[in-house]
Amino acid sequence: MTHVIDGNAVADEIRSDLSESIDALGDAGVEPGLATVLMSEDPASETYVSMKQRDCEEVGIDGIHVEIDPEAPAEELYDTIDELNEDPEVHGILVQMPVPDHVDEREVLNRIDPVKDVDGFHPENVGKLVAGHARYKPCTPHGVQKLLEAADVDPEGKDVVIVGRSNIVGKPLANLLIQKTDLGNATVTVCHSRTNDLGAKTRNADVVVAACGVPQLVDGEMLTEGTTVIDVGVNRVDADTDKGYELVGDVDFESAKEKAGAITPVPGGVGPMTRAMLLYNTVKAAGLQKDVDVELP
Ligand SMILES: Nc1nc2c(c(=O)[nH]1)N[C@@H](CN(C=O)c1ccc(C(=O)N[C@@H](CCC(=O)O)C(=O)O)cc1)CN2
Repeated sequence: MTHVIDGNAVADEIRSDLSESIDALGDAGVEPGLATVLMSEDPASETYVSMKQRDCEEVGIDGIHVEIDPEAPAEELYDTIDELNEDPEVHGILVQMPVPDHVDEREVLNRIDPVKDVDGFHPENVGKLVAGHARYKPCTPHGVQKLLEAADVDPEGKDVVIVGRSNIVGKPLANLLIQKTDLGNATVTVCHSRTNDLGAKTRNADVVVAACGVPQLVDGEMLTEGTTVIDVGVNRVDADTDKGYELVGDVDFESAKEKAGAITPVPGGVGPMTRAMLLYNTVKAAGLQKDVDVELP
């Protein structure tokens, strides 16, 4: 029987453990604060940010939300980041991606104080991660590691194929999985749109992580019996539903489930874990900035 990995349940457990860390911070007089910044009218981005704010409320993190008109000059976003960097009540800053075309994404990432960069996207944090001593693991890759752990899939010695080479998921996940640490020690192949014969690569994998943003690209024909399949994609495709769309992953769930040993669904797989690990990084950030030792799940 294929194990359908319940990301909502794993995320719930992490949130519940984090509540204890937040209580411990409270005993030391610290209330963790997370600022989310949205400069977009993209409905998916709006949904993610409001879910992140709701998560903060649920666990006792002080959530601050800033919205910037997507037509406003880029300087408005840069100035907002400068102000949040200076605010002692804000321990974590997240600028929801993507930002509008007229905004320089690299300037945004470089501008966030690296100690408040709970996405782990600042070059200083990327460097630390690649060197093997991450300050903040990026939320989605960290969430993928936690899902593997929850499914009892130890990456050590396994062949992992990651489909997608983004800065947010593919590249940091590959780096985490090759490290000489728990939930690492894997042999990783990173595939992308120019990879020849993708199916030949995925059929050789023990673990396939689909993170390419192409709806249902990976199907059962591309998998070997027993493979662990982690689907990072959350794509809105037109459908005859109340909302006018349905969510599908980068994996064709029905055919992949026939072959997989374990598989994450969409929704309810990696997405909730991305949000849970953001809370984790915010708690870690508050501890680091206020010099309080916090136990993390
Ligand atoms: N600054 C950042 N921007 C973005 C990141 C990021 O890590 N940092 N990642 C992606 C997507 N993302 C985060 O914002 C994200 C994706 C999905 C979910 C989620 O909870 N999905 C739910 C379904 C939600 C729905 O109903 O639409 C699920 O899969 O069950 C949360 C966050 C983009 N930008």
